[in-house]
Amino acid sequence: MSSPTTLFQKIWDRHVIPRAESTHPDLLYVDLHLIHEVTSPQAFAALDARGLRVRRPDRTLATMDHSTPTKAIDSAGGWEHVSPTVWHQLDTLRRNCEKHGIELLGPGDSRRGIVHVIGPELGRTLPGSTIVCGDSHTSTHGAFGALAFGIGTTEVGHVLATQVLMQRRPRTLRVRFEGRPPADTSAKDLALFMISRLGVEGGTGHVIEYQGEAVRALSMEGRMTLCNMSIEAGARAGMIAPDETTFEYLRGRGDLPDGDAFDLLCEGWRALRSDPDATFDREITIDCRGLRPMLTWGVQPAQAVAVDEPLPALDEGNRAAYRYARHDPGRPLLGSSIDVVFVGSCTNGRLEDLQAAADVLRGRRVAPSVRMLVVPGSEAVKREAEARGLDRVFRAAGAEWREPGCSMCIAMNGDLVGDGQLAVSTSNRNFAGRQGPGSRTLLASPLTAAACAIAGEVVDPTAFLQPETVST
Ligand SMILES: CC(C)[C@H](C(=O)O)[C@@H](O)C(=O)O
Ligand code: SF4
Repeated sequence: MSSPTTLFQKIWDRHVIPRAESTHPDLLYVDLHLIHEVTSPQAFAALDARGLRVRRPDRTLATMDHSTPTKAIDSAGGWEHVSPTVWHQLDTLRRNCEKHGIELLGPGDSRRGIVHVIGPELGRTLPGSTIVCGDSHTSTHGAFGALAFGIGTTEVGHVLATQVLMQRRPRTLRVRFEGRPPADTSAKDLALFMISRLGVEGGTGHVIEYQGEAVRALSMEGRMTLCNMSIEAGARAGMIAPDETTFEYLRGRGDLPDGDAFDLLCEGWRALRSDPDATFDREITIDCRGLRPMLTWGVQPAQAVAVDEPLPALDEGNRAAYRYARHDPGRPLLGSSIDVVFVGSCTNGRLEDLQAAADVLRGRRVAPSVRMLVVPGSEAVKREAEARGLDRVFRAAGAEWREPGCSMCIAMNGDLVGDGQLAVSTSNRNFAGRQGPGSRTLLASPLTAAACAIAGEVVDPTAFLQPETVST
């Protein structure tokens, strides 16, 4: 009998290209290569310089997301009003895709969106596959039981030219989330709590597999949020074994077959799980029963506390973070007044996230001192949210409802938090100046973000849950 293997090993072994000499690193076949406007231009230029063609345009999919404006597109259906630099970046991607026959979801395309939101939506992110992108949050796709990770621009060039990638085999880390988390918490809180325990380098060199009752209970949206944040613990990737929740999400999407043919696919996907006796290089278990809504206070995602928990005492390790973040050591964040609330990004810009924020905002108003921006992760999310009337809830509450894109998560598209302002943001990074020069960020869940928007300060969102949102 063959020895027990982890989900990661199964996928890795199926994608390693056999070679006569067994010198490492391995050569890994890439099933899907996602590209966007920021990290692809130099890679295409390298191809051009050597007169190479893209090896598998049919396994490459491009979108525009990072630098695209989120104000309504102009009457011509384009983005002609963007700055010359942004226009050049977008136009370069358009020309590269045209030249190499790569499908591009550009301005006006009803399937466009943030690269990590569209892959799953279009049924391109599949269990058991290998997915890469010149973007660190590619780990998001691991929610489907795919091995998905970010690569550098040089590697983007390698994959474009060869469809394979040289990779050292990472180690494995199992994170078990035991018990059911409370109704005022979500996948974002699980992720922030885990990172606060692991540290921003705790997962370095590892692929995390998430297991446990709380993970099985998550929707695909929640699983994507959790896998998305894996990289913020330093991990190479995060993954979750596919199950009926995964299959139901995928049914009917994109070019996937239906009926018996789809069931047959699912049968194969059911084998994608770690064997019960498989060993991981490391393991941790997190009890979710006492989980509280989490917020970051510093300049790393690991600097996170429960909403009512006192911040850590000042020490050498956090002095720089305190100098930038300007919070009081030893006191909770509760009551800190905020200026901006951002709901969106590849972490929390999907329908379930917007629904959670809307459920809190329905019939209420955003505090007059707060600017709130709600940005759907894709055109599809925008359509579905509007079909549910969520845009009207946001607008009635005084929030801005925008076009899809990375928006305030990265502040390279015109949406930014002002100098010195404090934002509660559903994105994934809180580095100094991440959301704009001098901006300060508190990362949180959509529920917490919406509650803070109403209060104009950091609040415990529990009191803001409307009756219909309390799950039993
Ligand atoms: C632009 C890209 C290289 C970057 C990443 O890789 O993560 C961005 O998406 C981010 O979130 O900072
Ligand atoms: S939403 Fe933010 S984290 Fe996600 S891909 Fe865009 S910039 Fe990166």
